Amino acid sequence: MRNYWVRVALDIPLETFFDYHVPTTLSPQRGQRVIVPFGHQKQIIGVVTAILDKTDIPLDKQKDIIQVLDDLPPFSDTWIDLCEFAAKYYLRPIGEVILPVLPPPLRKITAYTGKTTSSPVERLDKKIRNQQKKAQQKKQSSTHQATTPSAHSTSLTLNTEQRIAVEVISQTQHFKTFLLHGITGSGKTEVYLQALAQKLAEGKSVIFLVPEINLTPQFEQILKDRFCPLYGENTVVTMHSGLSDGDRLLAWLRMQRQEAKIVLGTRMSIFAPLENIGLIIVDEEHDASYKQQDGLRYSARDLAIWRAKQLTIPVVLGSATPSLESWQHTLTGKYEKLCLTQRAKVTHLPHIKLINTKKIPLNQGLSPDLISAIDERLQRGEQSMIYLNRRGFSPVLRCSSCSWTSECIRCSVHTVLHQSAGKPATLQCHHCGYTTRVPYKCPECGNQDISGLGYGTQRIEEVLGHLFPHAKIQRIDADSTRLKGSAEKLFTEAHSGDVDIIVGTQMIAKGHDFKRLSLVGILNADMMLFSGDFRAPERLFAQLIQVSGRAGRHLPDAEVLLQTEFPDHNLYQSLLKHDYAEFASTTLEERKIAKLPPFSYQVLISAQAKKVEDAIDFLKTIIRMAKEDMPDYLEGIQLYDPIPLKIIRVANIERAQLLIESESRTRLHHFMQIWLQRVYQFFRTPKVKYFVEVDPLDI
Ligand SMILES: Nc1ncnc2c1ncn2[C@@H]1O[C@H](COP(=O)(O)OP(=O)(O)OP(=O)(O)O)[C@@H](O)[C@H]1O
Ligand SMILES: [Zn+2]
Repeated sequence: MRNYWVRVALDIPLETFFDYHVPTTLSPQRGQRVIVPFGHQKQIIGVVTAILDKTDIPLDKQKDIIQVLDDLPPFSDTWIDLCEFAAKYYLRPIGEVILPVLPPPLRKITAYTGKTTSSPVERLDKKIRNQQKKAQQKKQSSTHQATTPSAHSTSLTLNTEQRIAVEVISQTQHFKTFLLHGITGSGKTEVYLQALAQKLAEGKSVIFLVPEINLTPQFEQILKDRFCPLYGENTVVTMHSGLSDGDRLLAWLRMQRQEAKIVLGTRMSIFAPLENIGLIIVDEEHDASYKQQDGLRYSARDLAIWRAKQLTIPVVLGSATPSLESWQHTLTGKYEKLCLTQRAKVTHLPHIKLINTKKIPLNQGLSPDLISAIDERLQRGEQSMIYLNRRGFSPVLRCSSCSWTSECIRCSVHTVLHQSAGKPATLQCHHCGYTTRVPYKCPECGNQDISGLGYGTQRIEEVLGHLFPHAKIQRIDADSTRLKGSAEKLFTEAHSGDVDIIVGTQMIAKGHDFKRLSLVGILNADMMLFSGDFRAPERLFAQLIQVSGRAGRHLPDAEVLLQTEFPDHNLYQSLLKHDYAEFASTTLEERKIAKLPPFSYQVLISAQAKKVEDAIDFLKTIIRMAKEDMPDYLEGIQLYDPIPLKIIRVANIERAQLLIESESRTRLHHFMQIWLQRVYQFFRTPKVKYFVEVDPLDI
C-alpha cells in the first residue's frame, strides 16, 4: 500500500506548508478541493497543490484529509502553477492566492457539511435546468419576438492603423507583449474585438481585463452583441467584486466547463480558470486599479504577462497613456508597440486651453470662461462634463474666527463636509468612515460663522444648479453610486446624452464613450502637481489625458478648459500638445537620473502599531537583522530609513514604511525571501502588524 501525503493550500496567514496524510479510502489529485481538519475540531476547505512521497511533519502531528470534493473538475496544472508563481513573486503563502480567488460557495465549509446532501454546485445546476425548462415552455407558447440588432453587432471597417494592429496580433501564435498605444477615441476597442474574434474563430478563448467595475456593463454589452449570436449566450462571462455569490459560482462553472469563451472583468479575472486561452487583453494597462491594495498585493497586468508567457500566447496592453514601465519596454524592444494616432470618428482631438486662475477671479470655483462655455453647450444641445477629483461638498469645515478645522477623531486627517439635496449635512472621514453631525457653532470658540472651505463635487453640482436652473445635472461619484445598480443607471443616462452637465470624480474619466459630450472642465488638478510620490505626475498626466479624451468623440470642435495656477508647468505644456511621448521622455530621463522605477525595483514594508514609534522600532530592528545576519545578501540592495506615512494615523492605528530598492530584480527577490523567513521566525507573534508589497505603486 502506497503511503503518501498532499500539500494543501489553506487560507491561513501562516508562512508554512500544510501537509496532510492521505487515507487509503481517498485518492486526491493536484487541483482538487479537499476538506481537512485544522486546529481544534475545526474543518476547512483547501486546494491540493502537490502530491508528496514524504513530509517533514513528525508522525504524531500528521493528520488525514477528511474528504475530497469532486463536484468540480480539478483545477488545471497551469492554473495551479500561475497561483504558485503569484505566491512566490508577491512573497505570500499560496493559500492566500488560491482561496480568495474561488467563489465563496466553493470554499465555505458549511456549504458541504450542513444538512443538505447536495453541494452548492449541484444545487446551482438544478436551478439552471429548471430555468431552461421554463424558458423553453415560454418560447413554445409565445410568438417569437424580433430583437433590434444593436450598433455593435457587426464589425466596423477598420482604418489602416487599426487593420495593421489586428493583423499583427492575430498572426502572433507565440508569446509576445504588445503595447497598443492609441490616443483617446482612436478605436482601441474595435482592435481588441477583431483580434478577439480571430482567436475565437480558431477555437481559442480570451481574457479581457478592464480596470473598473463601472466599465464592465459597457463592454459586456458590446461583447455579447457581437459574439453571443455566433457562439451562444453563455460565451461571455463577467467577473468582478460586485457579483453575488451565486453569480460568481455560475460564472466559475461556465469557465471551468469550457462553456465560456470570453472572460471580461476586473483584476481578479486574471485568475480565471479558463483553458485553451489564445489571447489576453489588458485595457487601460496603466491604471492603478490593476494593483490589489490588500491581501495578496498583486498586479493583474504583470500577472497577465506572466500567464501569456506560460501559455506561449500574445498579450495586448492598451492605453492612451501607458505606464512608464511599459513604455520603457517598448524603447528597449522587449514589447512591440502598435500605434493608433488618429481618432476613429472625428478628425481632431479636443482643443485644450489653460485658464490661469491666479489672474482671473472665480465665481464660486468656476471661471467666467468655463461658465460661458457650458452655456454655449446648453444652447447647442450638447453635453458638458466637470471633473474634479474630490467628493463631498467641501474638503473641510472651518471657523472664520479662530481657524478651527474639522478633524477625524480616529485619523490624522480633516473630515469632509457632505451636503447634498434631501440629506442632512454630515462630516465624514474618507479614510475610516467616521461620520458625525455638523456642529452649529465652532466647538473651540462658539462662533456661529463656520462654513465649508473649498469645493467638492456636491458643491459644484449646487453651484451649477444655481447658474443653470434649467439644465439636467448629474453627479457621478462614489456617493451618488453607492446603491447597487445605480452607477450603471447613471452612466447609461450620461452615455446616451440624456444629461446636460455631468459632474464627477475619476469615475467618469476613463474608458467611457459619451456620445454628446463636447466640453470638459477640469478643476483642482494642481492639487496633485506637488505630491511627494514620484509617480504623482505620471498619474496626473494620465488622468488629464483620459478625462480630456472623453470630449468630442462623436462631435467636432470639442474643448477642454483646465483651471490652474501654474499654466507654465511642463506637465501642462505637454498636455496642451496631447504629447504623451514628450512627457514620457522627460519623465523617464528624471527617473533614470534618480535611479527610480523602471530603472530599479522596489519592495515596500509597511508596519502598523498603536504608536508610530513602535512601528518604526520594528522596522529598524529588522533592518539591523539584515545588516548583521546577512551582509552577503545585501550587495546591491538599498535599505532606506523607515519613515512615518504621510497620513500617520488611520482608524487609531499608526503607520510607518520601509523602502527596499535594487537595480537587480533577482537579487532583490532573493534577499527578500530569505530576510522575510528570518523575520517571520524571529517575530512569531509580533506586536506590530506588517505587510509586504512587491512593486508598490504608492510610496
Ligand atoms: N474603424 C472605425 N470606424 C468608425 N468608427 C469607429 C472605428 N473604430 C472605432 N470607432 C468608434 O469610435 C469611438 C471611439 O472608439 P473607442 O471607444 O474604442 O476608443 P478608445 O481608443 O478605446 O478610446 P479611450 O482610450 O478614450 O477609451 C467608438 O464609438 C467606436 O465605435
Ligand atoms: Zn477617520
